[in-house]
Amino acid sequence: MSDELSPQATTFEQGYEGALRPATLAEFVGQAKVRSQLALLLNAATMQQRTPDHILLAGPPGLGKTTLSMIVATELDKPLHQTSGPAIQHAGDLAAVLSALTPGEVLFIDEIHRMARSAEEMLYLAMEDFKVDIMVGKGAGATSVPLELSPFTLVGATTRSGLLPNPLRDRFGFTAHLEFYATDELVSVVRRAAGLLGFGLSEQGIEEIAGRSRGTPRIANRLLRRVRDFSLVHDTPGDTATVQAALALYDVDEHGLDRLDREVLRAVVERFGGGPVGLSTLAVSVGEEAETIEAVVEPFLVRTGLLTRTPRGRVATRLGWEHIGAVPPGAPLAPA
Ligand SMILES: Nc1ncnc2c1ncn2[C@@H]1O[C@H](COP(=O)(O)OP(=O)(O)OP(=O)(O)O)[C@@H](O)[C@H]1O
Repeated sequence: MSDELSPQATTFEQGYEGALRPATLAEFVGQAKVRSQLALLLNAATMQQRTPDHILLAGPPGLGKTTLSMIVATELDKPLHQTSGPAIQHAGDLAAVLSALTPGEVLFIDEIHRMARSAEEMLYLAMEDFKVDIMVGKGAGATSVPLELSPFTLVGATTRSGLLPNPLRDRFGFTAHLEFYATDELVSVVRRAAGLLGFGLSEQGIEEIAGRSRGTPRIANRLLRRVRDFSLVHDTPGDTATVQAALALYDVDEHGLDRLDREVLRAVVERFGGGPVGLSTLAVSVGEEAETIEAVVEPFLVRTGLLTRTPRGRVATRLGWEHIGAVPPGAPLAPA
């Protein structure tokens, strides 16, 4: 998968993504249902002067989970403490974070499904009763000392909600499932970001980027920056021609497919007669890890209707054949 189209943030991006993040629910584009549900939850809590229910944000990377956690803190006018599942390897790591929270603080745990089991159990009690039991001493003399915590709101984010144990999932009062964005929503994301970057981009140029962003704001913002750089270096206007030239340079086609996506589709059509073909055979034929194909390439090809998964293997759809310029079986031949 090319870096341009990966939904994960690069280390560089983690540092500066903040500049393009919407700060309030009103500025947050798309996810209309989640926005209204969250607004209701936060307003009700504010009116009753209590902390809102704990919030679980589930969905693929790059759709705005971190952004929403920041918005929750802003809307509640409370500080935000950010950490992540992999950073909590022992119950003690979590106890240190929880005991330092101030009243009403929002605690964001990204990739919450990757937290240590021992910490998970501590979190159950903390979420329910704002208490933890700290173990003091070792061996036969060890005793547990209860510690009262300030009331807080946990915002957990996960790309794999199926991996969360039920007792943890049940302790979130509200779960939001973030969906991939429609192209018109991404148009608003790109328009807003271009404005913030001070880059004059035509409406068609904006639509062209949105259509190639795989339903993901992080990818939309990244492609926008590539186009902005191209326009700057080549001194070209922010129009469709510049978008097309810039994204051709990065092998991103008009549907947001990159070189590997197209290679996979081409292999199914040209080497396996359109399928069905098994995952491992397909992986060997394009020289890529089966996991990468399954986790990154395939979901997008299936979502865009270019490929289907059947019990006997992967099959290219009619659209898939046409996308790489091949004639699907049974299609009338073009007149000579
Ligand atoms: N609804 C939105 N409107 C405008 N920009 C958005 C929106 N959602 C996300 N973004 C932008 O996309 C980028 C990625 O968002 P964010 O970091 O919140 O994603 P994430 O779901 O937390 O990803 P990950 O799971 O990888 O941490 C940010 O730069 C953010 O500004």
